[in-house]
Amino acid sequence: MKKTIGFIGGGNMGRAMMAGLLKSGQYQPTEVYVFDPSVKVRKHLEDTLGVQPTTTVEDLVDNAGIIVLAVKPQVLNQVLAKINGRVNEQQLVISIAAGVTLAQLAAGLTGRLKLIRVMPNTPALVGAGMAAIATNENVDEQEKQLAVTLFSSFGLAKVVPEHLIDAVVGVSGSGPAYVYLFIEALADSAVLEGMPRKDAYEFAAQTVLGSAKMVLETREHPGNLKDMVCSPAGTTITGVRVLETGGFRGLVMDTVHAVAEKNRQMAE
Ligand SMILES: NC(=O)C1=CN([C@@H]2O[C@H](COP(=O)(O)OP(=O)(O)OC[C@H]3O[C@@H](n4cnc5c(N)ncnc54)[C@H](OP(=O)(O)O)[C@@H]3O)[C@@H](O)[C@H]2O)C=CC1
Ligand SMILES: O=C(O)[C@@H]1CCC=N1
Repeated sequence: MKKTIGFIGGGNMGRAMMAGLLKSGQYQPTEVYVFDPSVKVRKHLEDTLGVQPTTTVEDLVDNAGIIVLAVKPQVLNQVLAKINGRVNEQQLVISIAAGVTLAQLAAGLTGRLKLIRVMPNTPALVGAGMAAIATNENVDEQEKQLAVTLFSSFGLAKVVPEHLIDAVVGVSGSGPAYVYLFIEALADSAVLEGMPRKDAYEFAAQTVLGSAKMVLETREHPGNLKDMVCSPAGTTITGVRVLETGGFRGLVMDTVHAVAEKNRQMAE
């Protein structure tokens, strides 16, 4: 397989993955192709990342060893119809579309193609992404590892059975949006207490970053880490009570369930 990668769709996620990949040094800009219908988007990606824009999707397919479908689920069928018959059985086809199953990808493309379904997230842009990977039966162990290496270059990546992708969308695919809401709310609260806004975002974001690092690096149960912050009759437990009274944890669980359910519905 050629050591080149092509992105069909240069939007939020396509850009985040390209930037992450280049930052990791795993790919050089000359090895990364992008097709997006917007000339402006292509030019911007060429100017800012140095990647190679193609003027047609066909050109991209002919140049790339790995093809990443980074378009909205609503336009994916249109793209599959365009590339069908052109993709060969040596290339890897990776779709990141929410709610599109491996079976649906296979139905849109002829041949015993190597199909991979990935659910990444936008923190890939800063090398801190989380991606889940599921493959079809034509992808061998080495190719699976190649996908893991690729997505690990801008964060963590794990192979999962395909049915878990719904949970993954709920937790890490869509998750950054909930975390940004939380950071915004924390910062607004600090502003309400008199802190200058630009400092408030720093205090809030660094707290989320540090807390997440504690979970990942200490491997302690999050409940234990929470207990370490809560002094008896102290400030934190006073705040925890407010969150619990408001149903914070139940709300988060309902949120993730709604997103997973939406992902399942999109696949129907
Ligand atoms: N955003 C996220 O956090 C995540 C998104 N995803 C998945 O990634 C995919 C892309 O999402 P996102 O990057 O947010 O979406 P964007 O709309 O930001 O990016 C999609 C890009 O594809 C372009 N496009 C439209 N039609 C075509 C076409 N026929 N060929 C090539 N490119 C085309 C769009 O152009 P135009 O705008 O002009 O239509 C746009 O630039 C989705 O399937 C989504 O489910 C997965 C995980 C996380
Ligand atoms: O909102 C969406 O549908 C996409 C998939 C996961 C994150 N963004």
